Amino acid sequence: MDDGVLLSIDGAERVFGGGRTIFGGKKPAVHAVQDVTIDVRKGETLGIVGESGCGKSTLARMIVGLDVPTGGRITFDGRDLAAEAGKDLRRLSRDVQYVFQDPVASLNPRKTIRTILEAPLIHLLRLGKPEREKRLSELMDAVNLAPEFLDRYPHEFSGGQAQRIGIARALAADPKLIVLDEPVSALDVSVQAQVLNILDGLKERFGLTYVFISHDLSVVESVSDRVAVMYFGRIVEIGAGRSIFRTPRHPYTHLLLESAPAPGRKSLLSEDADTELPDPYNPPPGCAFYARCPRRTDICNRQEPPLEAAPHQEEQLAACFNPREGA
Ligand SMILES: Nc1ncnc2c1ncn2[C@@H]1O[C@H](COP(=O)(O)OP(=O)(O)OP(=O)(O)O)[C@@H](O)[C@H]1O
Repeated sequence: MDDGVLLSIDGAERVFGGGRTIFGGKKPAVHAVQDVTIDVRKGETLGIVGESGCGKSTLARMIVGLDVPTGGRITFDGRDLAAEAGKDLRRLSRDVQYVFQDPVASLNPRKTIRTILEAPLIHLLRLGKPEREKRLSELMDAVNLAPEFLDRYPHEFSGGQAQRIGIARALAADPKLIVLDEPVSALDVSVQAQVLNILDGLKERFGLTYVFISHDLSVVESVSDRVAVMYFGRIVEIGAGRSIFRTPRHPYTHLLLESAPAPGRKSLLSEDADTELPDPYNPPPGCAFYARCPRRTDICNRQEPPLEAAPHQEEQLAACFNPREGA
């Protein structure tokens, strides 16, 4: 596209449940994703952070077409994903791929790596045998695995190797965008850097665009050009990674950075953290962060704060009536 935008998320919403019971009562509804608007430019890495339950995976699933928004629109390269999901799934699956958090569980244990990697080459790219062989060795080379591994089964690999296979499978379809949902969270710290390095090299080599979801702020900081912070289904802050990490405007972003893990201290974002998110079936009025916010004022529990830039900070938007400015 001319404006360089590859993925455009425009007011996306996903409500689970709702509607009426057979007796006419209201079914409970959860707004997993609310009014999310983000443009992802070709070649950039957009990091998405937030606590467990904030809607990251739901948003990721909608971007790859595994789920459909109940409101708003998601367009990829100018094509509406909800419309594509119904008709041209093959094209969409080629262009947008997903890498899962649990590398071993995401690979079919009964299939060899060759069969796993060949599936997209056959079904999405429709390659003949000689071209497939060539592409298989390219893929193994791209993720730094020896070609002998092609005839092994997923359980024979370490977590880091399995994730490299997961990445090779995503790459096999020759995608433009890869959504990485906690791609290194299940790996030892020493292996994380290896996988992140490979991802970085692949992005350059294949001209990829990434949406990188993680609860690990240091990982997000190291890989992202821009970062979106989610809270309770909404984007509360979005901007260049360096601004978000150095001068967070939203009190929630600030809290996340302050609570980054240190010896003996658990991050708010760690998977087993005691989160204090509001009840999703009974959302509070106004700002969802109100109860935890050190900067709250009267307006905050009456009105939903809009996502806005400060003067001279056009690229860094925060949804807060009392943002930290020049912090
Ligand atoms: N299929 C579903 N039916 C009902 N509620 C759902 C469904 N999927 C997600 N939710 C709810 O939507 C909200 C967002 O969930 P989501 O899994 O997207 O969050 P997340 O940030 O990815 O969390 P995690 O990191 O734990 O996966 C949560 O309140 C969750 O309980």
